[in-house]
Amino acid sequence: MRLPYAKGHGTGNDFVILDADVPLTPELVAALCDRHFGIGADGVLRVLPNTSPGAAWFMDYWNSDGSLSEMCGNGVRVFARHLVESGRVAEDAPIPIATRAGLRTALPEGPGFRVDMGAPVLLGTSWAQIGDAKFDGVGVSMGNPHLVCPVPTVEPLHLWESPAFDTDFYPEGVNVEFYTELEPDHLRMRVYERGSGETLSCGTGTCAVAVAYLHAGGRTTGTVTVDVPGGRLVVTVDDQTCWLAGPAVILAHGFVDTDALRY
Ligand SMILES: N[C@H](CCC[C@H](N)C(=O)O)C(=O)O
Repeated sequence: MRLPYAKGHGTGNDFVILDADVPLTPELVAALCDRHFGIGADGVLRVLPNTSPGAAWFMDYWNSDGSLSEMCGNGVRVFARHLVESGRVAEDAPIPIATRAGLRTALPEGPGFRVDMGAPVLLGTSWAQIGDAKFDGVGVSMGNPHLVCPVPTVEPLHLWESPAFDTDFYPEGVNVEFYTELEPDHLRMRVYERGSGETLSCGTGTCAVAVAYLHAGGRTTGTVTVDVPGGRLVVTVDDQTCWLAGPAVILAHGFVDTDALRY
């Protein structure tokens, strides 16, 4: 099948964007995301008409291993950019987007968007382990699960495989973030994403890190700049919700022959 697609990213977290209501399977998604035998991406964003009130479009997000997730913070900005560039929505108005985690709204801001990511939920304390090193962390839900671990420095962490974690605490798996404070309200973060492995950026993860960082300092609101390997995101937590601001780029458009993929 000859399938039109677009390719985009938000701070290096990259996505294949599918317009057609093509029947997706975990195997097809993984083949599309394969960086050698496919197009290559951290995930797939499929544009679907939304059937419930509040938004015209639904963001059908898949991780690169073919698993589904409730939400994708970098993906929702790229999705909004694609809706604008494909003429589906106006470019200077708020863009409501339906997701598995509920409605999200993207506001155009500079070269990207500022997204209302919904209210974070603190889940309590848990742990992650890499080799012999065990890390205490704070659980945060952004609609998807996160474990946020403060560390003295993020550089030496070996993130080529999933950190071990408490599967009773996270029965659906977890995105594990490690962060260090560079200066007050300015952090550096790396992430091992559920379903995608280490990525250059994780939007929901930066929100979770900002919430956990503020909480560790006895604060429930604030603005935190988070440097990720793929760029910079800014998270603002207020009394009602969490805002994520960052870039969104559509790099290319093309066609993929799904019969030529390996799956
Ligand atoms: N891997 C995540 C979904 C993508 C999150 C990330 N790419 C973002 O920008 O929020 C999960 O399984 O919950």
